[in-house]
Amino acid sequence: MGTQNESIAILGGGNIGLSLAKGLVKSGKYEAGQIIITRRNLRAIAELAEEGYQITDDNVKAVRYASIVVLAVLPQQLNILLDAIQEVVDPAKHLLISVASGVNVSDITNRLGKDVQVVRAMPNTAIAIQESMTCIASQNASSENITKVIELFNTVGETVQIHEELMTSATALCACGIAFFLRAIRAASQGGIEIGFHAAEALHMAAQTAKGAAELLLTNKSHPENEIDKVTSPKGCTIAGLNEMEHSGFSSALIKGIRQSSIKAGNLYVND
Ligand SMILES: NC(=O)C1=CN([C@@H]2O[C@H](COP(=O)(O)OP(=O)(O)OC[C@H]3O[C@@H](n4cnc5c(N)ncnc54)[C@H](O)[C@@H]3O)[C@@H](O)[C@H]2O)C=CC1
Ligand SMILES: O=C(O)[C@@H]1CCC=N1
Repeated sequence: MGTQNESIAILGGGNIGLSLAKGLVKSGKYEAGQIIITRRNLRAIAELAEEGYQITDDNVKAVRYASIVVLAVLPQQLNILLDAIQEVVDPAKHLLISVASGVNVSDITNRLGKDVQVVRAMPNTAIAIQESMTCIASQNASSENITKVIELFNTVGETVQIHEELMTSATALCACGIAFFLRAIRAASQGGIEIGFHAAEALHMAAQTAKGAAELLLTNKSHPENEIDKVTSPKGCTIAGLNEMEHSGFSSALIKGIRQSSIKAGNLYVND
């Protein structure tokens, strides 16, 4: 693929930055040596150097080295980072990828004062095992560069291209969403413990069951209710359990949580 020989700088080696780096290398399409990761506290990522990644606390050096620059700091840390790299960002050389929630392409180009191409990407932490659902959007990037970013994130999961105004919604549904499903699995395992299983086996059974449910939808391209109809025997125990959950607000809680996350995602960045 086209990006294979390109160098990538990941500015902000935290949860998502490191997950991205590891996923790219695990995919076999990139070598650790092609990736330079920055973090203010270098000791926190020292072990990555032993795995062959380049590490530094110098964002300017990392930007100079790479052609693809991933902005992976918190929204509230972004302006300081952009100010630090402003001089060395070169629109003729660099393609910026921002994973920062709630930060528009125009926020970044305005802060830099440069018409550099920016593609926003909203992955989730399953990127570390190449199972991310990543949403991609841009206002100013060429279709060639958008394709380049889609190909990059296709190595670590699935991608969909969306309009930029839907990025906060994508954040809630997919990036935050992984936490929502994990909490649902944890709750299921707690129920499993109460009805007789040891904690570890209950968690394994719940996780594999959740994986099966997701795979049914993805493989059959079916609607959840179609699959649910196959489980709920008349007067059976599944419908009894499901209805009990709905009486307690199961669907409503998820819908309200996703809506709340989406509102919050839109308010994370303050352009001071
Ligand atoms: N955690 C997740 O699942 C997802 C996070 N995001 C977005 O990714 C971004 C990062 O989020 P997380 O990884 O969760 O946060 P994090 O706090 O784990 O990572 C941010 C890292 O950047 C480092 N950092 C801050 N300023 C820096 C600077 N000037 N130079 C170098 N390193 C610096 C911090 O020390 C930290 O290690 C956020 O904007 C978030 O909205 C997007 C999708 C999913
Ligand atoms: O919780 C957050 O703000 C970040 C963005 C999406 C996932 N984690």
